[in-house]
Amino acid sequence: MTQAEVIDGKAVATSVRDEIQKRTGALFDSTGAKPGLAVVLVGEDPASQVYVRNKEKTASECGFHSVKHDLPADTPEADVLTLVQQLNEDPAIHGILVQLPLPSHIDESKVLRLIKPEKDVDGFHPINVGLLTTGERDRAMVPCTPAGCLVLIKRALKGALSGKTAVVIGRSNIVGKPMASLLLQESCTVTIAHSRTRDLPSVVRGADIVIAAVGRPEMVRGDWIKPGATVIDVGINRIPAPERGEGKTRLVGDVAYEEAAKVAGAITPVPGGVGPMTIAMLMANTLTAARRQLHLSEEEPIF
Ligand SMILES: Nc1nc(=O)c2c([nH]1)NC[C@@H]1CN(c3ccc(C(=O)N[C@@H](CCC(=O)O)C(=O)O)cc3)C=[N+]21
Repeated sequence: MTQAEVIDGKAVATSVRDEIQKRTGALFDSTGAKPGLAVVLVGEDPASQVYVRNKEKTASECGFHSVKHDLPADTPEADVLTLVQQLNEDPAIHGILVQLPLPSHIDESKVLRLIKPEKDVDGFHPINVGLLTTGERDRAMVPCTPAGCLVLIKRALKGALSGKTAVVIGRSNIVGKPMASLLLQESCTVTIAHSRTRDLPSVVRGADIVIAAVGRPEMVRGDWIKPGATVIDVGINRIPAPERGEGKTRLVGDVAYEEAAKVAGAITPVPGGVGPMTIAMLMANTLTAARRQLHLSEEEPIF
């Protein structure tokens, strides 16, 4: 029985981070400027707090100026909008990330549309979505999770994406849709599948590249995978793990890993796959945003 190559997202993320740290040092030496990242968290969701802490930690490791705004869950929408306006006007801040999901009394799209597109390091502003879909990636901010997935796919396939069939499972604005745009740009033949897709297993069986981003634990089974396919698991699901003791949990992806690893050519683990790459790409976007706002030349893409 063959076993898939494990795509080590954590290791790739570390090398991306090292390169960003180097470039940030050079930027500071020549201009005295540091990329500035502001993260806004509304409410006390424990998972969000973990991610946000991780982003802050990585930002300081990269040598960035990093600020965090923790707001209570019942903060009025108007106050969040005012904070975003202030960050838009703050010359020390080059990237603004408003952690999603927001509490239900806040209109998410209203907040995201207020962020200046050049400071929108999440790539969620309609301007950036438009630039990505028209193929103007060099002027856009590309959403971090799909950008990180693309880096991992290119590594696994040694750049040979053109003409390959790709199935993206999930149609969110955060992952599914931008992932499909990026793969189309790389000349893949792209299918976007979702909860209404008929006979999903047979759709997935046709794919050279599978991106699972649905948020359903271990939904994609081993016998759905075409032998040798590249499997990218975006899901991060915390499920009960009674075998580890009462009340314990563990993280699983949207792919049944053990089964799929027996069939795939390459596969990302959870944790240690896409998650660390998301954070690394956020740092890359923040550095890019800072350079653009300082009217400096565009650097070579890191990967
Ligand atoms: N505006 C906004 N932008 C985001 O990019 C955004 C967001 N909101 N809301 C929540 C999701 C989720 N997300 C993750 C980032 C890193 C890991 C990560 O590093 N995960 C580790 C494990 C972490 C753990 O142990 O829980 C791993 O997969 O190895 C996970 C999830 C960013 N998100």
